Amino acid sequence: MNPEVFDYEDIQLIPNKCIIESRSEADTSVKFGPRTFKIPVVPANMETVINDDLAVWLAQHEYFYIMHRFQPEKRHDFVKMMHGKDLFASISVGVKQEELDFIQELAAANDVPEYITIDIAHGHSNSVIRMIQHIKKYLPDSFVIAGNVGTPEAVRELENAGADATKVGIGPGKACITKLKTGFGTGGWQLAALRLCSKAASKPLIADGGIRYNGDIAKSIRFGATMVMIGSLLAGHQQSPGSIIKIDGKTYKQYWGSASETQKGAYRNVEGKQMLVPYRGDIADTLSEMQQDLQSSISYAGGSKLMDIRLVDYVVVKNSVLNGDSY
Ligand SMILES: NC(=O)C1=CN([C@@H]2O[C@H](COP(=O)(O)OP(=O)(O)OC[C@H]3O[C@@H](n4cnc5c(N)ncnc54)[C@H](OP(=O)(O)O)[C@@H]3O)[C@@H](O)[C@H]2O)C=CC1
Ligand SMILES: Nc1nc2c(ncn2[C@@H]2O[C@H](COP(=O)(O)O)[C@@H](O)[C@H]2O)c(=O)[nH]1
Repeated sequence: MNPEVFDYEDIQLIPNKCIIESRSEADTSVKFGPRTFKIPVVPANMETVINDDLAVWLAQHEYFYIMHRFQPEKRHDFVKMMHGKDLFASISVGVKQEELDFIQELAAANDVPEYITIDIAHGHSNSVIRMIQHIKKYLPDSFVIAGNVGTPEAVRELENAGADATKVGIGPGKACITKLKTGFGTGGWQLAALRLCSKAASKPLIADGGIRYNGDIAKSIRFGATMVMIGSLLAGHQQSPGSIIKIDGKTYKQYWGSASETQKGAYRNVEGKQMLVPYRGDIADTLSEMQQDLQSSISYAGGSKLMDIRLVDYVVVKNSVLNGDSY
């Protein structure tokens, strides 16, 4: 295997001597844009992962969130609703003319979201650069996340256009079929792509897609992410918007790609699929477990805070997780 090309399951981080007395001393918090959050995890901005109620709960409990863009007519009221509850507003936009108009509408009403994510499949494009510049002109106080990208050149270009953070991941997602349909992407080498992008980045990166175990969050931080976006692992909760489905006594929730036929309502430029994910109960428990596991990661790193994970060494062990461990 080319040592420069690897994915989450191929990497193990190497422990350093522990300097804390208890994992509870390890600080998992992360500053991202104008705010600090409990853990470097954000549920994916997908219709089966996030909705208004969950966004409110996450913001109230110091977790980052990004509302999806698939009910465009509700977004302005969403911003007002969050601000009315004294919570931060974090929304997604596309790049078409009506989205440019929407930014001007928010600016005219002085409803300024704290975070705006430009969310399209191929983010290394003039349409995204135009949108970044448009947001910076009309809503200069919003923190702009642009994506998705998969190359250092793209990170550099979007940062130069004014993006405050970029989102890395073309096709590593669980509901994704981009690699199969187009032959392109970072599917199968997402972690290595993140590493390459981080060498070019001068602003924060979000690692997006391909997280299958909690340990993958620490690996993302090691290879340059400041925040980690997670879809399928966070789609199976009581609070998740997808419907509950029972098959042979087992409980699942629906999860579909944002470029799936289900989402689009038509079979055109489809690059995603619909699937079921196991039901996992209360999202609060899953997020707490992620925090505890990250605290352990920090202790194995020989540190006391999240970014100490950046300093550890690693080995490439092909198929180590798949060969040995499952739970
Ligand atoms: N992270 C990932 O790997 C992927 C994520 N997605 C998700 O699916 C959702 C829909 O994405 P998307 O289809 O981009 O959104 P849209 O359908 O809103 O497309 C955004 C704009 O970009 C254009 N566009 C889209 N893809 C390309 C391309 N490959 N080349 C040139 N122009 C393009 C579209 O025009 P037109 O439709 O006419 O081409 C449209 O004007 C988003 O939430 C996105 O994040 C989708 C695929 C991959
Ligand atoms: N290629 C596609 N990617 C998609 C689609 N819908 C969402 N996504 C991406 O997946 C991640 C979540 O990945 P997961 O491994 O945690 O499940 C999400 O944030 C998007 O970037 C799609 O239809 N096609």
